[in-house]
Amino acid sequence: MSFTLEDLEARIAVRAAASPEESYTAKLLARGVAKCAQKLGEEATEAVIAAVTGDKPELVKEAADVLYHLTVVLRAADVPLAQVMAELETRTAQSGLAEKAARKPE
Ligand SMILES: N=c1c2ncn([C@@H]3O[C@H](COP(=O)(O)OP(=O)(O)OP(=O)(O)O)[C@@H](O)[C@H]3O)c2ncn1[C@@H]1O[C@H](COP(=O)(O)O)[C@@H](O)[C@H]1O
Repeated sequence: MSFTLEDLEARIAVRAAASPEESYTAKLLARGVAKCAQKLGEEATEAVIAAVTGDKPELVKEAADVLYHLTVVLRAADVPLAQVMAELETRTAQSGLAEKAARKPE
């Protein structure tokens, strides 16, 4: 399996140009960033429930929904996925605990 988040971003960009009658992505984007964000929140909650209940097959599906809807939100907000990946890359220089301490000094 070689499908990547970059592939998903590219597919969403293509489908964004389709008509809302034939594309769920285009229909969602036409409703604006707030609606896209609401859907992301719903799918995130469903992923949390699947994780907490230990339902692995359901978690796989809900995690896919989360990644899809997050990528749609990034497009609606005009934030390239590359910026998110670059932010993650900067964090590889230190541990998460060190990053948290630097962000929230107590
Ligand atoms: N990965 C996904 C994907 N994951 C989830 N979904 C859709 O997300 C929707 C969530 O359904 P809900 O009932 O929760 O939401 P809703 O119909 O918006 O209802 P409301 O909450 O708005 O009332 C479903 O209709 C799913 O089909 C997705 N739709 C599209 N993709 C990808 O996007 C590509 C392009 O899709 P189209 O834009 O439809 O061509 C597809 O080939 C996929 O690769």
